[in-house]
Amino acid sequence: MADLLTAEAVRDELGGLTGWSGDGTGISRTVELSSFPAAIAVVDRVAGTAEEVDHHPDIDIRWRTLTFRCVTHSAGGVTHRDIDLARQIDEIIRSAR
Ligand SMILES: C[C@H](O)[C@H](O)[C@H]1CNC2=NC(N)=NC(=O)C2=N1
Repeated sequence: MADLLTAEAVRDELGGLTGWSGDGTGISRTVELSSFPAAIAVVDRVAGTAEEVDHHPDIDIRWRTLTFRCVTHSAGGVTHRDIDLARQIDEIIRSAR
């Protein structure tokens, strides 16, 4: 199982991401896309990535606003797998805009 990051380590890692906040219990990013279909297309791409890496974000969909939350449920907190997934979500969002 992946090692839990301390709250301080999470804070350091957030500096390398775009628009994420959080602490040792989870990290999240809210983003508004141009339309509902555009938002769902992002969700679909994130779903593909999540399956590939076998690590899955919690996703909240409100019209065209998405909130992604990454936490390693089996570890009970944030691990490098969450940071890596957040980075991939950032890349998907960047290429969708
Ligand atoms: C068997 C499989 O690896 C586990 O169920 C995975 C799947 N995706 C997961 N995703 C997240 N975010 N946390 C987990 O603990 C987790 N566990």
